[in-house]
Amino acid sequence: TTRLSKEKVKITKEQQALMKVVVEAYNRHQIPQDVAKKLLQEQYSEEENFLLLTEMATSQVQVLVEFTKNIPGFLSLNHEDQIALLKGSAVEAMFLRSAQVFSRKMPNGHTEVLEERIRKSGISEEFMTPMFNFYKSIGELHMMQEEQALLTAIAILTPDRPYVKDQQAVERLQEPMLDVLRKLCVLQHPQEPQYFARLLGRLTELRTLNHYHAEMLTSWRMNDHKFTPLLCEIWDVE
Ligand SMILES: C[C@]12CC[C@H]3[C@@H](CC=C4C=C(C(=O)O)CC[C@@]43C)[C@@H]1CC[C@@H]2C(=O)c1ccc(O)cc1
Repeated sequence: TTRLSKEKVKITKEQQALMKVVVEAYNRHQIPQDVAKKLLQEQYSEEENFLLLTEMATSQVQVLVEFTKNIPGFLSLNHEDQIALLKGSAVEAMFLRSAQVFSRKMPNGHTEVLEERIRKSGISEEFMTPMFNFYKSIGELHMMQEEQALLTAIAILTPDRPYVKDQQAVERLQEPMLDVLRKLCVLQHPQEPQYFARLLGRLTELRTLNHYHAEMLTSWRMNDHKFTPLLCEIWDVE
């Protein structure tokens, strides 16, 4: 018989407070409704789809910056390191976000329209498959919003991003997030002791998407697609 680990797991007061700040920040920053509404209105050319996704990506980067500024301790990091963390995690945060959007059935069929537009926006098949596989693997976890918010903060606070100077300082911020996420998983999924490990496994899968994403940007550029200044800055294109 499997012995259920009756490990006494308790989330402390300060861990509750940390989680509250991160979850509120995560929920507060959403892309503006008018952008989401365009998804349903604009016509379906490849060009139009790319422009819509570019607008959504640009808006999502702004949302990401606001969310990150609310992560306790982030603003006290070395400024260059703050930029290095944002640039290093932008793609992952976006794919986590879009995975959550796809796994939560969005109101009035946005999800289908969004998927349709992504599939017809000039992204090559070889990237489409891993992207939608990732969406499926996140969807199967049925993550709670607390887990989504913490996992996004943990991805942003990855110490070994390129050009991060003070990795220890980033580790000191990431560890408490990992601790509270681990406890949350034990408390919310007592029947699934491996749930926390599965969540972290998604972060590893996310990293592989970084590589595909760079290819995606290159192929768009080859077909003379234009990005916004903010996207050029965060992804060092053009
Ligand atoms: C990541 C992405 C841009 C951002 C989109 C995501 C699909 C769904 C989303 C849902 C959002 C919400 O409902 O809050 C916010 C925007 C995001 C997260 C797109 C899939 C591919 C695209 C992309 O990589 C891309 C990159 C550069 C571009 O110029 C255009 C697209």
